[in-house]
Amino acid sequence: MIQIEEVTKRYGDTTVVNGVTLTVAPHTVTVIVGTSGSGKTTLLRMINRLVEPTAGIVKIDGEDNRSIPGYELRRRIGYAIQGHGLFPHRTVAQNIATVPTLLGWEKDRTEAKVEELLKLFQLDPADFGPRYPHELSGGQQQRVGVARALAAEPNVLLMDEPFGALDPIIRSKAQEDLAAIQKHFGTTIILVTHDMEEAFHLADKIAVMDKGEVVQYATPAEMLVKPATPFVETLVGASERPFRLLGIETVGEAVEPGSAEGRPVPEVLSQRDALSELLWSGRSALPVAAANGEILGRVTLQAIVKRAARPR
Ligand SMILES: Nc1ncnc2c1ncn2[C@@H]1O[C@H](COP(=O)(O)OP(=O)(O)OP(=O)(O)O)[C@@H](O)[C@H]1O
Repeated sequence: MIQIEEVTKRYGDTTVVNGVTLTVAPHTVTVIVGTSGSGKTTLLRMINRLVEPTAGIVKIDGEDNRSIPGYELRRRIGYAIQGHGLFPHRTVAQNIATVPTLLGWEKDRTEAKVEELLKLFQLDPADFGPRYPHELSGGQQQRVGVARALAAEPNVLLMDEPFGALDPIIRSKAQEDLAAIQKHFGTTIILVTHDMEEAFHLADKIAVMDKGEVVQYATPAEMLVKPATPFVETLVGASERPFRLLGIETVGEAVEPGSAEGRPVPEVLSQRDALSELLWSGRSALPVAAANGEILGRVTLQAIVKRAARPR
């Protein structure tokens, strides 16, 4: 668990983070969004003490982060940034091994971890391990950056615009990978982005920052239904609201008894994608299947339209 308590950061007379309090539950994804210069990066970097707060406390699993030694903070908290920050003169394997090496892990343990992570990120260890960062595509570099941040098996992963430099297709793949990896390791993730689509896709909770303050900290659904301020309402995009609402729910949650024509859709598909399929194929219902292929029922256009309406 991460507890940020009344944290403030000032540079001279300028307050860039102003009395922020928020608690991040273990094994969840929290996404920080907000305007440029609103203090997102500063808040993130106060968690792993790359920036020292002027006032307030950050606790990691109940412990004041100022009382945790530097090497221990590096082990417990991974950090991945836009542009990946890979060391250009070190191979991919050496890059991923950075923190384990600093921590004095046995060579065999480090090598096994590097191999496990490369495989997990779908990079063949024999092929990619010996390469240098400039011999990788942007998407591959990004994966190595996240693998490096995860190498010492941190409980917490801080990510600052990790997918900012990727094109939309690779970006959406990278988001899927991250969601899968978060499930695999149960890591608590705090991610900064300016992309609301990404925020709604990944977040268990979203923190909206404006002028150094957190103006709302809520689940995506709460934020859509009850934006705390006009600024939040603008940020979530009034015209996008029904689609975002459908985007965070699955077809499995809207399934009803009955049959429908055509190829079934998986129950994990978002209702938004189901709506798109219904409109595109001109059908009024789709069969819904479980992962094992069993038909669970159908999802209808009518049911989805109802779910897209403002909850009352
Ligand atoms: N070391 C520093 N010295 C002085 N001012 C700083 C320093 N670091 C950040 N700031 C200022 O603090 C404010 C918040 O910066 P921060 O990087 O946290 O914002 P952000 O919300 O992450 O912005 P962006 O979305 O543009 O990355 C900005 O006005 C920035 O200029």
